[in-house]
Amino acid sequence: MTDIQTRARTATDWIRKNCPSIPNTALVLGSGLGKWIDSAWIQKSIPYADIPGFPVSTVEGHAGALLVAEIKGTPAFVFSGRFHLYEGYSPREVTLPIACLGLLGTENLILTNAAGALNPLFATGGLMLLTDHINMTGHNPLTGPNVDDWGPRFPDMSQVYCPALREQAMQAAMNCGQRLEQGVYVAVAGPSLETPAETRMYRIMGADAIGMSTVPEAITAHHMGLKILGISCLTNKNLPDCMAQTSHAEILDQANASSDALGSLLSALIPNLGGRHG
Ligand SMILES: O=P(O)(O)O[C@H]1O[C@H](CO)[C@@H](O)[C@H]1O
Ligand SMILES: Nc1nc2[nH]cnc2c(=O)[nH]1
Repeated sequence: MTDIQTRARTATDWIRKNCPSIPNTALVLGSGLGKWIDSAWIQKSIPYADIPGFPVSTVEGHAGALLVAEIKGTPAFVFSGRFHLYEGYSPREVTLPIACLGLLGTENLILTNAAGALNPLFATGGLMLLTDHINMTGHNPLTGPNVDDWGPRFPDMSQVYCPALREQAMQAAMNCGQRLEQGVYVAVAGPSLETPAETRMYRIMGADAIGMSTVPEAITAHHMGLKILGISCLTNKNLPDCMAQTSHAEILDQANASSDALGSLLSALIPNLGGRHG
């Protein structure tokens, strides 16, 4: 067994023992995107530090706790805080919580993030459904010996973001009267933000939004057969010819301001995804 397999198994066994049930749906909250979660929905909040084998969150806006919650009556794991490559974690460590979900048998995974808008038609504060991604992190969480029990050596990537879930998300947005853009997310390693020349390049490559997360998680989840939905909250415009300065504080402020819109969408969507797993 590889070290990461051992850590994932230890964490998974601990979660099984310490959670009342294993929900069918899990949600990863991006930077500053947790405000909409009603505290009355939270049955249990488990600091990552309590879960053996788990890394700890080091970025502001990522609380670092696993919430066992019921969102409008539907059980869900909520990862309030994620891990990023720029924190110094290995690609496997960054995606360790996702590997745990695969081992637990959770079926649906919703990945959210704060991202810069590369598409000039997309407004700051808007939400974008991921149709696809470009991995520019220079890393892949599947590097190293393949864990055959988790998935194939060469996973197909022709359809990472589940069309049926995307359809349900578009329907939920329509029901809420919300605009939901659709586009390609490019992941970079960070932590420095982009120069105008880099931004121009990523746009020419076909990306609509840019951030420093989500893609390693999506690769690990897809490898293990989870159904994935990705949603970006567009916190800033990242346009080469009129690039404004931005900071993590501004990104967090905008994510906070858009959190209610994300919450309305997810509260409408999650109850339609199915209930308890076991
Ligand atoms: O992708 P999430 O975790 O939402 O965070 C985004 O916000 C941070 C930059 O402010 C980066 O980590 C970027 O990826
Ligand atoms: N790389 C990157 N990450 C972000 N996260 C939120 N906005 C941005 C951005 O403009 N660039």
